[in-house]
Amino acid sequence: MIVPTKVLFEHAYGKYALGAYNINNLEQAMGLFRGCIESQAPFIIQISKGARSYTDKRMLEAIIRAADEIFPEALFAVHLDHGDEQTAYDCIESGFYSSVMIDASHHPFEENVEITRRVVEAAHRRGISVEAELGMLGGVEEDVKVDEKNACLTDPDEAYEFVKRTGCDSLACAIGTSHGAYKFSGSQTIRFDRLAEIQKRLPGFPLVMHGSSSVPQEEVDRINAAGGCIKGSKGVDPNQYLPAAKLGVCKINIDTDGRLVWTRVHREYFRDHPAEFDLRGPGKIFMAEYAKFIVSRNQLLGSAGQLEAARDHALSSLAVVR
Ligand SMILES: O=C(CO)COP(=O)(O)O
Ligand SMILES: O=C[C@H](O)COP(=O)(O)O
Ligand SMILES: [Zn+2]
Ligand SMILES: [Zn+2]
Repeated sequence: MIVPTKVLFEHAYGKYALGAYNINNLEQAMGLFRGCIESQAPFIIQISKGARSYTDKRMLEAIIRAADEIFPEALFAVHLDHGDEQTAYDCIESGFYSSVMIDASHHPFEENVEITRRVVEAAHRRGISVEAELGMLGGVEEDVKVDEKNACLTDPDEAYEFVKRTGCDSLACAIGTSHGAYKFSGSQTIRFDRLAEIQKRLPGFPLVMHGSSSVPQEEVDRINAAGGCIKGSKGVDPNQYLPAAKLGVCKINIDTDGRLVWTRVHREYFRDHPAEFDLRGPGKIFMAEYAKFIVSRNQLLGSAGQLEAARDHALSSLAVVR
């Protein structure tokens, strides 16, 4: 059942985080649904702009609607990941999305406020919630001075002002992570000090952590042993997901790790079966391996085992709305 993102956040806040997993194709969708049912977890499906144009946005919508029928037990929200203004309006009008992200964080503060406020107005008219972003992810692995590095992190006072002025429903904060497989160097890690300050300014307000893949070393080693070349990569310690959730992070975005599972499965499969050319062979292994990965992540996020309680909460809050 597709539910509003807001009701999932209400249930999770301060206790656990929802895994927000990106999908591009049906194999990822099958692995994701299987893993979430097996671990009895509510979840969020994310669709990026790139995923919408990889085949056709209608193809992904049809895959998700079919998965909803195949897995009637599933409880999830559908979310636009890193939207621009036009894509956000398109998703809001479609009636399919539970929530959209407007990522105007690369604009100056005042412009970010204006753009986000316009999207919030359009979304709220249709009962859809909005994730916005403040601060700048990425760059932490580059050789920048401490001061410059700090300047990229979300400022807690600005976060407070931004949320009040835009009316957004959740906020993606820059707390040291970045997208992709190369997040940290040396002893760098999530900036829990900054996260705690943001939560103090915005108590009870849902925060979002992007760039949360853990880039498992074992996965990287297997890819490299099967002909890949992913060197010096480093991700987030997945044992830090739950401590982040306790500080108000309701949604933890994981995409890169799923791509690594796909790469490992396919590289190993074709290395070990050089005469094969049937896509269903590695496809089946990928779906099973991705489901296993999803189970492990939901356990670390604390969302595993929350399905029935989250469903009860969703049904009672939807009944109130009606
Ligand atoms: O933030 C993300 C999607 O919005 C994904 O982050 P990763 O690159 O760490 O998987
Ligand atoms: O944050 C980015 C996500 O990992 C989505 O990536 P993408 O834009 O390549 O689909
Ligand atoms: Zn951004
Ligand atoms: Zn992101």
